Amino acid sequence: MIITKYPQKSDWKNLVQRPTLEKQNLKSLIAEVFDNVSKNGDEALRFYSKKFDSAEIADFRVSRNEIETVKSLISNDLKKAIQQAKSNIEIFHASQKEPINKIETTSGVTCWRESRGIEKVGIYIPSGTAPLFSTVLMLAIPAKLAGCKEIILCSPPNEKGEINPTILYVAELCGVTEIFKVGGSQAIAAMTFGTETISQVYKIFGPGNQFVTTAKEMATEFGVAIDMPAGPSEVLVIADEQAIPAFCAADLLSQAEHGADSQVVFISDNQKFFEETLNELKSQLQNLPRKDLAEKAIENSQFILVENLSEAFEISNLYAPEHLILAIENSEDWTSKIANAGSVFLGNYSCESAGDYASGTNHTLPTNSFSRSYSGVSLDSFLKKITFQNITKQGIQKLGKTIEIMAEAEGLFAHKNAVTLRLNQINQNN
Ligand SMILES: NC(=O)c1ccc[n+]([C@@H]2O[C@H](COP(=O)([O-])OP(=O)(O)OC[C@H]3O[C@@H](n4cnc5c(N)ncnc54)[C@H](O)[C@@H]3O)[C@@H](O)[C@H]2O)c1
Ligand SMILES: N[C@H](CO)Cc1c[nH]c[nH+]1
Ligand SMILES: [Zn+2]
Repeated sequence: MIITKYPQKSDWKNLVQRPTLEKQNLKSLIAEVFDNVSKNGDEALRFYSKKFDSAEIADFRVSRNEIETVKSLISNDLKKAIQQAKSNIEIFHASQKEPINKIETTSGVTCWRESRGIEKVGIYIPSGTAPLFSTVLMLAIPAKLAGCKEIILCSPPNEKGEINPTILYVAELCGVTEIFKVGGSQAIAAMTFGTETISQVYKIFGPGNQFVTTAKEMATEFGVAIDMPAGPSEVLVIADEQAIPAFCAADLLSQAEHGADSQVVFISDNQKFFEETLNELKSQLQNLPRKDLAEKAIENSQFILVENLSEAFEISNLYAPEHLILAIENSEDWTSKIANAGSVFLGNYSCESAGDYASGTNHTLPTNSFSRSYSGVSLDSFLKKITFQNITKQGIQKLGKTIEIMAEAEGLFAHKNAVTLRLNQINQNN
């Protein structure tokens, strides 16, 4: 737990560092996995599944029979909860559909965009320390709404070579087309190159640990797109004296429990409230089943007392958190101060877990300061926007001269000719 009281502005940059693994070692390990999978396909996947997941896998593909069997293993309460979350996520993501908007930029020149679902997508579902079946909802629902034809899912197997049953249940519920028992960087390599069993995809989605995130970054070097770097979870809480220490402590721990390399940041402008929250956090931590992981994450986490809320927002923007909680009075009035954040939770009752599971927003979000430049997953992430134009005879007459002048100025006479020939033909026929 790193506690800093009233830091100088010059020290702020030291407060916003993440506890990441040494990038060069990570990259060389992943480069080896990519090389092996690209050359040896399924055989390499078998080698890494044994090495990293202690799993012997004969067939990576989950069979229809395995999918049918899990239905009876899920309780009715869990099925109902999943149904409510699914409905909210569908409503929110369906609302992101854009109507086709035809715009006449010059009379006779009409431009518009149409969306097309990316045909083949791969979704990665983390399952190293916890089976994140909620991530299936977050990725498969927008993929389906976007009209993606092939949605393949990869998730790590346990030592018996099985995928968590709830992951399988949700995948089937949301229309995933194929499911494979493979995790970590080897899964990302498989979706990048394709193997005998696993199809190559056009874009890879999903969160994961630092191995998975580095592998996704490497996939882009081989022409496969990714959603964004969505690595170890983070939350930054800004709280004033009207916040509730127990709530803030619980929110901080909710992200700390994801993994030892998660990080949480707590910023307050009120000394008494600050101390109360630290005490509350220490006491709640003792009762968590994942205490060991959360404790390690808290060791690398920042607790900062500031002079005022304006400073809190400046530090938050510098940090660029995945999740930002504003436990402050009239929180909605402060949103214009936010420059960088993946997803924001306003007031004392918008707990971050709501966004993780069921409110409707997407939980696949940029970490490690990437919220400076990336958005979280949305319907758009699964779409390409194709532009169209329809230019009439009248339109090219109005625009032609401009194109000719610009093409000539760039020295591109074939471009100019494409207009001139048309203008000449129109003039001859008039
Ligand atoms: N940013 C987001 O949107 C978001 C959302 C959900 C979860 N997360 C994060 O996802 C992560 C999930 O991590 P996880 O580990 O539980 O599951 P995971 O599925 O991401 O990773 C598990 C896999 O990592 C590989 N692995 C483990 N140790 C390795 C090693 N030493 N060398 C090479 N490969 C190794 C194994 O193949 C294993 O199958 C957490 O950090 C969590 O915070 C982020
Ligand atoms: N908080 C994670 C995103 O960083 C998402 C998640 C899934 N399940 C629980 N939490
Ligand atoms: Zn979470």
